[in-house]
Amino acid sequence: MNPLIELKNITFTAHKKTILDIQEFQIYDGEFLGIMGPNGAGKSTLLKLLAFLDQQTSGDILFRGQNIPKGNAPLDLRRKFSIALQQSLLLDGTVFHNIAIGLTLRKIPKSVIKEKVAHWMELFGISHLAKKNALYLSGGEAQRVNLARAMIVEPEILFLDEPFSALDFPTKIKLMEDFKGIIEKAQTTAVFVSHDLMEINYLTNRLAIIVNGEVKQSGSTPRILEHPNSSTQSFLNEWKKFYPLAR
Ligand SMILES: Nc1ncnc2c1ncn2[C@@H]1O[C@H](COP(=O)(O)OP(=O)(O)OP(=O)(O)O)[C@@H](O)[C@H]1O
Repeated sequence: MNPLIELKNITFTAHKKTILDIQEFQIYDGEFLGIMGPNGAGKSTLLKLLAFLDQQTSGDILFRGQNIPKGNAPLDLRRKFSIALQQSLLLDGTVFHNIAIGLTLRKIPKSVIKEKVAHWMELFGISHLAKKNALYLSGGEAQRVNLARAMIVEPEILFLDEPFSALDFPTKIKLMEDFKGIIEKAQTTAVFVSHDLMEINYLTNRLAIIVNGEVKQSGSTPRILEHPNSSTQSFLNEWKKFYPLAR
């Protein structure tokens, strides 16, 4: 299988401290990749490098086999990506306007935008909110708008940095269920940073565990959770004490 994104000998250094040091890492078409690890391990930094939102100190990042010059990812490449963060960062305007924004920026005709926004609002169960100001939504509603806004541009990769972590349990479960169905149908490649083993176990099919800026283990999610290696077991076993590994 050819990788969509490939990292080769990547380091990221800040204030003389090495935050990431990754010799080889790949993201494959159609996978739902989880990135997990302790606080400060470098997960969000890795996500930012993969999405070309920040630049590596050294090493190469390839997109579909093509080396992307450091700090120079072209706009048409960055537009293949979407990102959804824990804070939904919605704009002061209607839900419709917020979801439409990526298409508006791409100068898509208004009639098409209307149709697509209606479609994605329906998928995320938020059609009734179309005219509501996005700043006055509940956390769960805001995250649905955030994810619909990210998905409407039909990204080649969707990057997710803890989008569910601030939600109460029932809201989280319902959104994750809906989201899983949506993303599986769309067959979008996703990279998902999370602290939460339940979220990772439910959503992802491959998992990378980062500790101290290094990928200490990667592979199929169930396999890693069942067989942590000597570098990841102390982190994963703490989680497993509290979370039964049933899908
Ligand atoms: N630009 C930067 N300048 C200085 N330090 C940075 C920079 N970016 C990240 N760091 C540091 O690098 C380390 C890794 O940060 P990062 O946010 O990637 O970790 P994380 O695994 O996502 O953490 P958390 O689980 O707490 O969100 C932290 O110690 C952070 O303070």
